[in-house]
Amino acid sequence: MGDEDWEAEIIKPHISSYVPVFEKDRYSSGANGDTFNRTPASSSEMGDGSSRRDHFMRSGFASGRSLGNRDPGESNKRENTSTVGGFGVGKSFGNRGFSNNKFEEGDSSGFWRGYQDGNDSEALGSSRRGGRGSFRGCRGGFGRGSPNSDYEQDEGTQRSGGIFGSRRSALSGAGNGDTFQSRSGGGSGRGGYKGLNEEVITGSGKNSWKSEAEGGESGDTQGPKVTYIPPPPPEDEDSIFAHYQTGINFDKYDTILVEVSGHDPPPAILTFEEANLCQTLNNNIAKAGYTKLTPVQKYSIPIIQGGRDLMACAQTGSGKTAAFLLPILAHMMRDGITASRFKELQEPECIIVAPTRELINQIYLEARKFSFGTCVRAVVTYGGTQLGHSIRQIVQGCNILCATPGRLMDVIGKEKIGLRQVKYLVLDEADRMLDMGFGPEMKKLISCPGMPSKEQRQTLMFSATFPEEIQRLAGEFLKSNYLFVAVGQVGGACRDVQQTILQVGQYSKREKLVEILRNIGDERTMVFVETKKKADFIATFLCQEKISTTSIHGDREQREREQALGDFRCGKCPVLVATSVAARGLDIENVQHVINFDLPSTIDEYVHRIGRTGRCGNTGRAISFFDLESDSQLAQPLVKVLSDAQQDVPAWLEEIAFSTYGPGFSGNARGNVFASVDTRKNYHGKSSLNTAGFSSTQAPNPVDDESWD
Ligand SMILES: Nc1ncnc2c1ncn2[C@@H]1O[C@H](COP(=O)(O)OP(=O)(O)OP(=O)(O)O)[C@@H](O)[C@H]1O
Repeated sequence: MGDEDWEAEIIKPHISSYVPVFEKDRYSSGANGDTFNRTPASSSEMGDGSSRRDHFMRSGFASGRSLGNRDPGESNKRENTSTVGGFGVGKSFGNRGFSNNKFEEGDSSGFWRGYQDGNDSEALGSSRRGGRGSFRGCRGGFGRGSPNSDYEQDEGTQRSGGIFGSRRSALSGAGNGDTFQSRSGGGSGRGGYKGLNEEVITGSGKNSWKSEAEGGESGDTQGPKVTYIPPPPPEDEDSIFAHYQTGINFDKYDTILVEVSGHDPPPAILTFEEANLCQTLNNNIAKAGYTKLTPVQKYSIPIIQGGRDLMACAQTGSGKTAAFLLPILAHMMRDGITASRFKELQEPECIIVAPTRELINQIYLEARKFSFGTCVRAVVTYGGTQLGHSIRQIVQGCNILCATPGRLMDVIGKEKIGLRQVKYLVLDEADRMLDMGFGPEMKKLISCPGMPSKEQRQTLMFSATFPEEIQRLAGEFLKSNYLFVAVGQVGGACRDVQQTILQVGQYSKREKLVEILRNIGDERTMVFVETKKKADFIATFLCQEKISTTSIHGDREQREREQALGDFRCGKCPVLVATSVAARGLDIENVQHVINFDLPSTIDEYVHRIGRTGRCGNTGRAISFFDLESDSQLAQPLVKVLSDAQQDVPAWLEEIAFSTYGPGFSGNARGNVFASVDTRKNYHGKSSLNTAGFSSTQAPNPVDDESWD
């Protein structure tokens, strides 16, 4: 197959209407079938659906030779002959890559090689459209608003009004085509705004995951109607407070060194009682199974309660969400904040942003849990869902708005959200929110009319990784005397994850993966790959190997993504193949293994990915395939992450690390190193202490802060 053929394939819209072998057809009987207008007769849906299926059949399973040799009319023929949701059923591909439910290695390797030959770029930007992706789609609420709302219509047709009418053009740059960088591209293509109601995307070399973050609409005029309304989350108390157990290493958190820098930090607290929270909140905390604070909570809660801005860095799975939610809610409850229904303009006291739909929804569920039984109301909104639905939720009362950036700007633009009352602005995964993908959107947010200045609001940033340059950018958002809390090594991996790096070449990866998964059995495993296309390919391959698998990535429909995560969570599909869209923040019980089928381009990304296991004191395992041909640039930071986390470092990896860059290499490529401390070098005072918590050293006068800005 020539590259051109492959390219011709790859730019086709919609590649991933993929339902694994062991899943039922969900299109016809989705949980939310009554609200999801997947009308087969609709030209956009039908056309899209058929081309996706066609495309998938061509690209995912066909031999290299056959790719790209179809005439466009074939998609219709195939639509007529293949059942919706039939992907992964071997028979569907009998005359392509599959025969009688078997994967034809010979043919597929042709494809595989073509795929690997520099053509696995996700250069799909221009052809993407909306309506994709969300986890569970759980929405809370006090019921639905009027179904006759103006906002029932396609989000794509609602763009003209509002104060951000020109947002897209301002941000779209050269369009989306340059935002999906090939793994081998190594470019620094700056992304544009991805499209309607979606987060900003960008690409930087192999770091094409940025485009994955939302998988969304392709523009005002191109995208089909976004009608998806996710089912509301369960309202019963047991479901709201469902949680998993802390692990055997939970108490070891106390031994981690914590460094607080900045002027005059308040002392850490040691217990929930010391936080002096109101009774309802304490009850909710108890019902959530929390009995003991994690280190990031011990330090962050009093800092936030003290009205200080905060940048907090703590390892994956160590309770950062509650670290910001609890003090914010405590404050709101103490002030007697009450949601006010049916106000056309809602003015939340707190805005929380996160980079992916799944993550923001998870944060919302946590906020709903901790505010249970109070008058404080949290609402979530994110792209790929019907804007009208979001607005109906918002107008019923909104004290805490959890949103992805693109959708947040939309609801502000629609003048449904006013910013004047904002006391708290929280950036979860803050390094991601400030990088060149989301940074412009965040800057817009803080300059929106009505948004209190940084002096007037409290800005809180949390992540497990904080590259130095991002810390510097953060200064624009934070008061100069913000505090920096570092729990353990900034950007370090969670020590409860046992990390293994295996040298595996491209062409041996699938075999190795199957071998590992067969040994693992039914234990929940996330398999990370670099591209959306490969996610589908590997997921289907595993299904053919009778390993029950599903997949999540930015090109899957939102309904499909929800279904995939649901099936993974409940164990129905114990293997989830994912792109980096699932790398950050997701807190899924019992994920015992993470496999990096492809290593990511940055070490930060690696840290987040493996952090999907080993959470909250539980142990986990991460196995990464290191391909000498493509992963050498990661050798040195990997060695550092492994040794910092007290993991075995393979001799061969050490050798590569030092032969590639030499011992003096300090790694100044973006993401290849992580900051070890607060980058405000002017601080002389710092504290290093363990989380049993004793007072920290005084920092110098905050005036010193100005000099690093
Ligand atoms: N004090 C606590 N006691 C018991 N469980 C806790 C406590 N704090 C948090 N948890 C639980 O630990 C899990 C991980 O928390 P959370 O998702 O907030 O981690 P995180 O630090 O934000 O991780 P990531 O960096 O991956 O986003 C969640 O299931 C949460 O409910």
